[in-house]
Amino acid sequence: MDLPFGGAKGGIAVNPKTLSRDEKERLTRRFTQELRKVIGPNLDIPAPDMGTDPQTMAWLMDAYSMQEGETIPGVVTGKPPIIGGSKGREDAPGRSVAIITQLVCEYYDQQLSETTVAVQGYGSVGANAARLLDEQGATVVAISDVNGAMYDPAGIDTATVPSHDEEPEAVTEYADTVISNDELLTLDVDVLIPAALGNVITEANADDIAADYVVEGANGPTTSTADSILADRDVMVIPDILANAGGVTVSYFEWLQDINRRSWSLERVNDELDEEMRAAWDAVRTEFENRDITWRDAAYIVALSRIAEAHEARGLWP
Ligand SMILES: NC(=O)C1=CN([C@@H]2O[C@H](COP(=O)(O)OP(=O)(O)OC[C@H]3O[C@@H](n4cnc5c(N)ncnc54)[C@H](O)[C@@H]3O)[C@@H](O)[C@H]2O)C=CC1
Ligand SMILES: O=C(O)CCC(=O)C(=O)O
Repeated sequence: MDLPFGGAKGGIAVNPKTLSRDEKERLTRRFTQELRKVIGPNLDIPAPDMGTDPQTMAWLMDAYSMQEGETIPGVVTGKPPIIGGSKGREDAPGRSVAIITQLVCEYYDQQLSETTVAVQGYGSVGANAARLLDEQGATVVAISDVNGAMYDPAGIDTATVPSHDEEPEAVTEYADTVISNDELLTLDVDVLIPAALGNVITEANADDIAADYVVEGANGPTTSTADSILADRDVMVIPDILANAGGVTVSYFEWLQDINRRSWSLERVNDELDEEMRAAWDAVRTEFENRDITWRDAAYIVALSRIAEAHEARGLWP
C-alpha cells in the first residue's frame, strides 16, 4: 500500500520504503482520516476528527511544507506547541463546553454544586469538559469511551480516570459500575454532554433523554427530528456551534500566532477564549430571549445575520 504523501514522524523524516507493512497501513489510515477532513465532509464516518491528535497535525504541516520547500506552520492547526501549535488548544473545546455549561446553569439558576453531569466520550472534548466542571463543583456521575461508561451516582473523581490522550479507551477499566453508552444518554442528570459521535440522540431515544440540558460537545450529536422532540419536551439543547466552539476559536488564535511568529502564554489563550465564549453566549442569549426560539435557532440567527450583514456591507445585495 502506498502512502498518500510523505511525512515526518516525531521530527524524523519517514521514508515509506523502510516502513513495515503494518506501519504503512497505520499511517495511511491516519493520513486518510486527515485528508477527508481537509477535502470535505465524508458521510461514511460520523466524526472524522475523532482519534486524531497534535502529532497528526504535525504530519500534515510537514507534508504540506515539504511541497512548499519551507515550514508553513499556519497551514494547519492543533499542532504540538513546540512546532507552532497554541498552548491550550488541546483543552480548548472541552473548556468552552465547560464555560457554556456554567453560563447555562447560571442562566437557569441551577447551582453548579447541585448539578449532576453525564459525559459521553472522554477525549479532547469530553475529558476536559468533565474535569473542569468537576473542579468547579459539579458532580460528574458518568463518563464513557467507546467500550462503555463508568457510572457513580456519588460522583467520579475525573482527574483519576485517564483521558483518551493519556490512556486510550481505558475508562471502563477504572470503573466499579459499567453501563452502556446508550444508558448513559438516558441517565436522569441535570446536564448531558454528548462529546463523542454525531447522531447519538435520535428519534429512537429522544423521548428517553431525562436531562434538563443537553450541551453539545460533539459535532452534530442530535438529529433534527430528535431536536424537535427535545424542544417539544422543553429540554434545552445548547448547540455544538456555540458550546464546542473553543476548539476552532483557539485554532484561530494558533493561526494568528503562526502568521505573526509569536507564542502566547496559556493564560492569554485561556483569557481570550473566555472572553470570546462569553461574548458568543451573550449574542445567542439575546436572540433566544428576544425571539422566544430554541438555543440552536438563536445561534443560527446570530451566525447568519453576521453573514448577511457582511454581504450587505459589501453591496452584494440591493
Ligand atoms: N477536538 C476538537 O478540537 C473538537 C472536536 N469536536 C468534536 O467532538 C467529538 C469528540 O472529539 P475529540 O474529543 O476531539 O475526540 P477524541 O479522539 O479526543 O476522543 C473521542 C472519545 O470518544 C470515544 N468514543 C469513540 N467512539 C465512541 C462510541 N461509539 N461511543 C462512545 N464513545 C466513543 C473515544 O473512546 C474517546 O474517549 C467529535 O464529534 C469531534 O468532531 C468538536 C469541536 C472541536
Ligand atoms: O480547529 C479547527 O479548526 C476545527 C476544530 C474542530 O475539530 C471542530 O470544530 O470540529
